[in-house]
Amino acid sequence: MTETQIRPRRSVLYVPAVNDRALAKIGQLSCDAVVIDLEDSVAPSEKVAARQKLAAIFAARPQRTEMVVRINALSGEWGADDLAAATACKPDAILLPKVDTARDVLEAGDLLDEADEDAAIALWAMVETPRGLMNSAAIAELGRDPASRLACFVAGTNDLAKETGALLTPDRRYFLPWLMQMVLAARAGGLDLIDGVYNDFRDAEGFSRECAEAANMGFDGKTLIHPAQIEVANAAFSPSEEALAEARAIVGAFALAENRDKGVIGLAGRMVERLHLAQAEKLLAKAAVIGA
Ligand SMILES: CC(C)(COP(=O)(O)OP(=O)(O)OC[C@H]1O[C@@H](n2cnc3c(N)ncnc32)[C@H](O)[C@@H]1OP(=O)(O)O)[C@@H](O)C(=O)NCCC(=O)NCCSC(=O)C[C@H](O)C(=O)O
Ligand SMILES: [Mg+2]
Repeated sequence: MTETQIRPRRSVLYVPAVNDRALAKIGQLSCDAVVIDLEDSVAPSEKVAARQKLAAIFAARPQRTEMVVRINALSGEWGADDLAAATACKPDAILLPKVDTARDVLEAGDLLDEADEDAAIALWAMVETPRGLMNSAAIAELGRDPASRLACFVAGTNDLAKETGALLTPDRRYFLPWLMQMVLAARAGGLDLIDGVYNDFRDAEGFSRECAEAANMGFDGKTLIHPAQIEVANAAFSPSEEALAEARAIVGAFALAENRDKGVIGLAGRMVERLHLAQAEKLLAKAAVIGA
């Protein structure tokens, strides 16, 4: 993967479209992406007003932050109007909530194709319903066809807890198999994958632990609800100094004349193959983008 194809999504902050004080902060925040939320953080009585605010929000959008709009479900009374209003603002992506099947994504794509002919707007899908999780492999498969626009999965652990009855404990023990299922499906479809939110935003220690766990599980980043969570997420999903040093050593070792034609070498007592070289190069490219 080249540096131009890498888009860091370590910290993805939800901002309710109706919270003016929070919206005013977006430009000063160091999160990689912002999701302007029209869905669960907006009360039914405010849905129309929230949608009407999108144009002003995007008129003041910060250039370096990826800007996403989470619309209401297309099957409900607000979804289609949300999609039209969001499309007019030309966000980087539209986040679809409560995706149950691949058809849900295809329908959104069909609507987008009419208004966004150059396909500049990507689709992100929340995995947060039992059906969505069961169908996650088929949904992710769409990512292999660029025409589908699907670029990213976002875990919705609160809705999954609500829909399944499984308890969202601090160690997420009942959710770990489902989260790993999402990792597998997303990677099979070539999608990015963002972990769910950590509700207890004053618990910095617990949040830090959960970020480290998600990074180890293979997630690209975490969805956030509060600015205090941004720096922790950025650090947790950035390559560590140790990992960078190892990656440089692998690249350096394969660049040596005696190793140039080898498939496997020994390095500091460990077997290193060309697949590790590819991993190392990807990590260094990601670090370069983050550094920039
Ligand atoms: C959770 C909150 C309601 C807490 O808000 P508040 O009590 O105002 O917090 P603070 O006083 O600590 O705030 C300090 C300042 O930071 C600003 N702030 C707070 N949150 C945000 C934010 N998200 N983005 C930008 N700025 C923010 C406050 O305005 C304060 O500044 P000032 O006003 O100048 O003093 C609140 O944090 C919040 O609403 N968070 C987002 C909630 C949300 O979007 N929920 C929906 C997404 S999560 C979800 O749906 C999960 C998923 O679907 C699933 O199923 O799991
Ligand atoms: Mg949800």
